[in-house]
Amino acid sequence: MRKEFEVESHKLANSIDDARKRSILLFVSYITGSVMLVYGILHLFNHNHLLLLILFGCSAVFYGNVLFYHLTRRLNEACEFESILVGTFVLALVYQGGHENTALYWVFPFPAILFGLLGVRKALVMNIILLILLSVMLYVPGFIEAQYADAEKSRFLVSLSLVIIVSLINDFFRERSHMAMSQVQQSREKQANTDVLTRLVNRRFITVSLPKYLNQNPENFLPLAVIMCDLDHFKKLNDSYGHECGDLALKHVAQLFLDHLRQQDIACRSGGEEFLFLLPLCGVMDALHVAEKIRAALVETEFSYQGQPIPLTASFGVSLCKVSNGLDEAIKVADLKMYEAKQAGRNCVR
Ligand SMILES: Nc1nc2c(ncn2[C@@H]2O[C@H](COP(=O)(O)OP(=O)(O)OP(=O)(O)O)[C@@H](O)[C@H]2O)c(=O)[nH]1
Repeated sequence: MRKEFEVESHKLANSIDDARKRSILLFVSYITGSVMLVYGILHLFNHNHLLLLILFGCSAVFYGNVLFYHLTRRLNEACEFESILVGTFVLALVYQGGHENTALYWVFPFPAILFGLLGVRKALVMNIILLILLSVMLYVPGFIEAQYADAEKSRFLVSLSLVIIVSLINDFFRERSHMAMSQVQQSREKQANTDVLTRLVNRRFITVSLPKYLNQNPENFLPLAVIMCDLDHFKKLNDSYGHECGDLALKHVAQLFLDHLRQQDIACRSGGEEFLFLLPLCGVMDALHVAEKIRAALVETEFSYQGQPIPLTASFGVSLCKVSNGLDEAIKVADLKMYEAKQAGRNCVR
């Protein structure tokens, strides 16, 4: 379960990157789509049917891609398609020469757009492919319609290579610093939610982080079984064998709890010798069974300190959280049941 939460926090960090991709996708699509549309309208009456087809077709494809994104929310696919569209557009422009042979100028924003849409690795590959294609187009005689001067061609390719290298350095370090920040954030979040002694999650996780996940995806949790567990006569153990022995006992039981819970269950050290288990998608009967299994395992598994076996038992209270805002109440009920178990003589489940 904790792994899932880490993935969740990683996803959160990536959402900033997605927002950047989305902005570039929308900007490039709407600008290019609109420019093509306006050019198409301006050329509507000059009877060049092929030009009209290209202009309106281009506009429709750019708008179509952004529509695809709005309908499906598949950002990566839309960005990949967008980069192929823009690449084809740029190559076609260089082939034809553009207005007054100015096509080469329009290639310069392309590397930055690619890095924005695709991320470092894919964008680098695409940029290299573009550079090779442009070199072939410009230097193989008769390959393209437009004519460019030799000095113009070489200066263009050198400047474009520089733009690609600078964009690469810029994006590589931006991506690295973003990753480092997200790792720091993740590890801070993890530390704040972890009990230092047992390495189980702490009360903060239950009160601050879990309700967020519970509200976002109740179907992944509810019904959520709650088991409150309190070690019996722990003060006596501390008094008889010392605090260090008490700490080792807490670590021992924490491991035992993890061994007896499912991967998706949450084991929390909610206080000194008090633990809370949260079992997603689990009914009361199953939770009673799990609590009983852990109680028995605690009795059967030997804990020893300095070669001396020390018996450990615990009392358990079980309740069920059925609605996403019902966790506090369910914890209170489990606590009351656990006190009932204490009253009933300890080492039992209620
Ligand atoms: N070693 C150690 N002891 C702790 C820690 N946290 C709390 N305790 C001790 O746990 C004991 C809890 O005592 P009580 O609340 O009286 O409960 P109990 O002795 O277990 O009695 P019942 O719960 O009624 O069975 C106290 O002596 C605390 O000092 C810890 O991190 N390490």
